[in-house]
Amino acid sequence: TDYFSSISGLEHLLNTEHILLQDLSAQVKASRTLLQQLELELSSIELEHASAAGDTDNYLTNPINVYRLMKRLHTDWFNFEQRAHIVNSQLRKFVCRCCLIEPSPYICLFNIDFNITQYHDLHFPSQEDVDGAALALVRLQSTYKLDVAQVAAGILNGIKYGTDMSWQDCFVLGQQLFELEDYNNTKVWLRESMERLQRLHPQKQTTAAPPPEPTILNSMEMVAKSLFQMGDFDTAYELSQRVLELDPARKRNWQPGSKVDWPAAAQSGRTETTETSTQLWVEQPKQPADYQLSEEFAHYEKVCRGEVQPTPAKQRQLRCRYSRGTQAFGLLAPHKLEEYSLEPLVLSYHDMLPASSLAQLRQMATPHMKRSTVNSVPGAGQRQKSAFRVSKNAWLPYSTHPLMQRMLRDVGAASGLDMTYCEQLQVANYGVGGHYEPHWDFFRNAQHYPPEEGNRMATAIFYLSEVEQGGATAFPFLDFAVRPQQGSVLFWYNLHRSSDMDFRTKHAGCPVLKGSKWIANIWIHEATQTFARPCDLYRDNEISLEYQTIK
Ligand SMILES: O=C(O)CCC(=O)C(=O)O
Ligand SMILES: [Fe+2]
Repeated sequence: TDYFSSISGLEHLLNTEHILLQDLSAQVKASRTLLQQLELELSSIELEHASAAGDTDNYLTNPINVYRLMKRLHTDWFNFEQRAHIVNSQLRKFVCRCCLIEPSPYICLFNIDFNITQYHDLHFPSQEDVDGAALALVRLQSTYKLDVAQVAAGILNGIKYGTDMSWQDCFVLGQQLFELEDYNNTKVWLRESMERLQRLHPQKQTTAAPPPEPTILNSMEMVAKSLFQMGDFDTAYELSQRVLELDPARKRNWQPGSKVDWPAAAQSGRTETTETSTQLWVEQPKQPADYQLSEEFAHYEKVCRGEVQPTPAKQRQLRCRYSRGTQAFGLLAPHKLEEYSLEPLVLSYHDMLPASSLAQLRQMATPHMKRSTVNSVPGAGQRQKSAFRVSKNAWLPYSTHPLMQRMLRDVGAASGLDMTYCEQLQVANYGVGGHYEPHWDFFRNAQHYPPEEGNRMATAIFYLSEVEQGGATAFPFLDFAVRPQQGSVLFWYNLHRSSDMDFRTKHAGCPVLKGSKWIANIWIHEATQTFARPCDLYRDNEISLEYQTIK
């Protein structure tokens, strides 16, 4: 049929144009809204990225920034990409329709997908990374008793380090903690997210800020339902109210009579246990490991916060002095020694390495760093990653560099110990939130060390960096924590003179609140110390047995 020969057929053409116009203008409008939203979000990330690029070291040593960077690259970026694809395909639909009618020899621009895999050397954080960053943030929150509103505002212990977290950041963190079964922290972060949202949209549907994206509303609904099922009606109710304020049409998702009858149920009989909710109560929140709930752990956290000190009588006995050590070299260059405890002996030698050597050591270790491990089951001999110890480390043989030989020699000269049987130098780096929970350095199982070398008699920790906040080495049974001072060496005996384990030496690396902590450990074994630290004639270990509380 032709259209030019009569008027009647032309009406069909007009009608076709009408439908196409409607269709395309709807697509363009939808795409424009999406693009505007994307543009807005991208420009805020651009701002953040520019501030990070201006001072990378400072940016990456802030736990809030680290969490947000992980979230952006893990969660947000793929969300952006998906939305960019939607815009892309909406427009392509139109162009390709033309191509279908009349195949065109031109390459359609919209056919080129945005595909990140075309770039090389891109690194993306895994789910484990994002979870690790979230757990680090809540670890810091609980160890240093940080106020959530302050953390969300980028403030750590009164110092404002960075930009605020958005309500979505707080929400995603809350959602993540829910999935990690940390329900107490879920609650505080969801509440913070709602407060921030409230500030952004003070009343129902104010137009000041763009409405949230449907995917985040879906997540909010999902979390609200799960919270309801877990019995946290207050948070669930508040969250659902926020969803309804933002998008009243979602009321349809909450019709009475559905499997979980709410929010009516939440409003009226909050303590009522209907048949459905009783069934849903089966899933009990997991409790954190017993040790984290113990009094000992609470005390350790206090020591990390600097809230406890040794008794004045003990403090009066402590000295800062010059020590000549045991070798002639000490006469010319005595060591600056600071005592923290006499029984058991814990002390620092200051200024043992210049800043240039510290940087050199960090650099040498960096390519070899791997996630630190701990013994999975005592005695099993297997090692695995653990939330108990979050850091990376590298083992370096002393023969690698004269600098390491010098470290070995200097610790020997200062302490008077024989350095024949030392483990390789262990360089470790803790990122923000990184820590090492209270532990002993000696092996309790004799199978873990070669009999001819003996147990770990002494520990020497070189501090290879300062830490802006947190990251002290804490001795919870001795009531003090040592702040890392670069170039200093912290030294103590892990064993009594009788070779028995000294349980008072339990110690920990407190979580790093702001900064990056680098240390190098030398563990000195007991076999060749006969003359350097002779045994006592009697066993002197009874005094420390009572500290062997946690097996
Ligand atoms: O990081 C610290 O301060 C302590 C490290 C430690 O105890 C260890 O590596 O065994
Ligand atoms: Fe240790």
